[in-house]
Amino acid sequence: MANDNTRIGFIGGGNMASAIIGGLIRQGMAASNIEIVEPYEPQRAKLKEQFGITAQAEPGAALAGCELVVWAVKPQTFKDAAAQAKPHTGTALHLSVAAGIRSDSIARWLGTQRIVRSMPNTPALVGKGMTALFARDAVTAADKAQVERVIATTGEFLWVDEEKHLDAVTALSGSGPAYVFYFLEAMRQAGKEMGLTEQQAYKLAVGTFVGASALAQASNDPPELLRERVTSKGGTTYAATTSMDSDNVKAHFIKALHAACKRADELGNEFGA
Ligand SMILES: NC(=O)c1ccc[n+]([C@@H]2O[C@H](COP(=O)([O-])OP(=O)(O)OC[C@H]3O[C@@H](n4cnc5c(N)ncnc54)[C@H](O)[C@@H]3O)[C@@H](O)[C@H]2O)c1
Ligand code: PRO
Repeated sequence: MANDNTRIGFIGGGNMASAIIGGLIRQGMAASNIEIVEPYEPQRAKLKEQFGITAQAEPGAALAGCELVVWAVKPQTFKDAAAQAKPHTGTALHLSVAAGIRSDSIARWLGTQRIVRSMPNTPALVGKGMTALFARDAVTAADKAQVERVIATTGEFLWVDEEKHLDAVTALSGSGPAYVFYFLEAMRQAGKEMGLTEQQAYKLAVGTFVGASALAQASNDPPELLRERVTSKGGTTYAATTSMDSDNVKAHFIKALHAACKRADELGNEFGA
């Protein structure tokens, strides 16, 4: 983005907006090309401290100069935020990161078809995000390229052809970091119960996720085979995975992801009207 003079507006300056703004600034985008609308004063102070950007409490003329507007508000507040900002967004291309809220709703609220929906995740904060993108028909190849330049500053991305697949993405990689943290909590607790210090257990657990993920990413082998290579006949891994299988852990985990996917659909129904 270093030589790109695109002006980007953010509606909502919380966690997800900060992750994307951090990526843009790391890649050399001038903070002066970023406009943020953030009604919560302590959050505006944080944005000032973190990025040197003075966010606006409400949408105004500054937004009108933004070619791209990123919607980073909660699904519950999107409709109200859209009503406030619409008079100021001109002919911008719109990029939403909100869970569940369908592009039909956004198009109706903003009176434009130039909408890309996305589902990022919080590792975007450290440039290791995984984002899925969906574009409405009116979005051009140049629009898509512009969105890609922004999202690429936060990590990897892929496009999905059907908007409903974003609900599955939300369940898988959008919420996914929380599942990893959940397993980290469990591994830390187990380590402590077995006599390690909390620090030792946590370091071992995090390092194991980092290493196993890197191995999976570098390998062409499926996870079943990678797991088999860890599992000695009659050994410790076998004892652990047999215990998990007898408790149906995998089935319960898969059920949890279906619950998340269903909730994404419900959010679209509840807050997209
Ligand atoms: N946090 C995640 O892991 C994650 C991952 C993917 C997508 N998302 C999506 O990103 C969106 C934002 O989530 P977040 O975690 O950054 O939430 P957040 O609460 O950190 O940020 C939302 C911000 O919007 C501000 N806001 C409220 N009303 C507003 C208005 N009318 N105009 C402008 N700003 C307003 C809030 O003050 C808040 O700072 C959500 O829709 C969520 O579904 C979040
Ligand atoms: N955080 C949002 C939620 O929990 C969306 C994906 C991750 O709803």
